[in-house]
Amino acid sequence: MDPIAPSEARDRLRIAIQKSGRLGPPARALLSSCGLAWREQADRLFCRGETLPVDLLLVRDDDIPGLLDSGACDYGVVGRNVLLEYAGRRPQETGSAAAVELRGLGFGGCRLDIAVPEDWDWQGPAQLQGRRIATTYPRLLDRWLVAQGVQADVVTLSGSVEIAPRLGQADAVCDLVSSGATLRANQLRPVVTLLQSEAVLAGPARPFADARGALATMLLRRLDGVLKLRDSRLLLFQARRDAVPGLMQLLPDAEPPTVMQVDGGDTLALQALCHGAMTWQRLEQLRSAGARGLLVVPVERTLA
Ligand SMILES: Nc1ncnc2c1ncn2[C@@H]1O[C@H](COP(=O)(O)OP(=O)(O)OP(=O)(O)O)[C@@H](O)[C@H]1O
Ligand SMILES: O=P(O)(O)OC[C@H]1O[C@H](OP(=O)(O)OP(=O)(O)O)[C@H](O)[C@@H]1O
Ligand SMILES: [Mg+2]
Repeated sequence: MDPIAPSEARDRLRIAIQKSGRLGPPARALLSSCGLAWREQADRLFCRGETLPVDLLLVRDDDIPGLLDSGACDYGVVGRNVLLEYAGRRPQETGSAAAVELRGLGFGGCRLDIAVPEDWDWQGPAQLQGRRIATTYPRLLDRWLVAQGVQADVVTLSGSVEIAPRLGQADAVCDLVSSGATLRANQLRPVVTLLQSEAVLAGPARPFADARGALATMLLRRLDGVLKLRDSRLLLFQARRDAVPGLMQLLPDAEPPTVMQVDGGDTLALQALCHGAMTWQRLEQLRSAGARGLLVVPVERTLA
């Protein structure tokens, strides 16, 4: 069996992702698109990297910051909400290598909101003075209450927070919101956003001193390439020379284009890598401004 206990110097990287739940599948897909693959072992919580010495640890998301802190893993994919809640621990509770957010990953988007019963006439944070607020994020809530100068009772629950007011356990809640459906189903209304969250890559602020250093640099470079290209498309079109400045104004998210002359005449062929979504509406605008033969081509990989 592979040893998975942390050791001093290591030549393999270890990345923790959520075993199941929302963030597990997209985290795995993202890492796969960086060229990582693992030996799959049903029901095992440790997958050994096959293409590169980068292993996966499959865990509960709440455990990821602690695993990073203790050095049991090197990187983790976790919600910003979970990472910051952990970071709010008292200094003496944390280890020496507290992880920081290295990259926002663009999935798992949600907000941490205060929500109050729909029939409250919300006047502002002072209304929470002396009230009970149920949450899974007591440290983030505490920090916000202190900043607002409001004293309230924080009731910590590990889940199903939205039901607390109906059960008489709390007056308001502080919980994650995405579509808002759970709040509505419990006759609650969001009134303040404490945090905009998404899945992040968390890891050490300082580079690794051992063989993991080069590996980590390569992994981050690949990840940046994948993240940069996520919404990117190569746009090909032709246009008359005098229309090109106007067309480029419609493409503020484009890299400087490659421009070729067609048949030695006044028509140019352009290709530009665009980083924003290339919607039908944008294509219609470009056409109206003189672009012809518009072609949107997916791009797979880039390396800085
Ligand atoms: N409704 C939502 N929409 C989008 N993202 C969400 C939503 N709820 C939570 N998230 C994000 O996904 C993360 C994981 O949520 P999930 O519900 O899978 O966690 P969990 O139930 O705590 O799982 P685990 O079993 O690993 O402890 C959250 O910490 C948050 O960052
Ligand atoms: O705004 P919405 O789209 O309704 O999403 C918000 C809900 O999603 C999450 O719960 P989840 O469904 O993961 O249940 P859990 O907290 O029991 O894991 C979160 O804790 C909220 O309850
Ligand atoms: Mg969890």
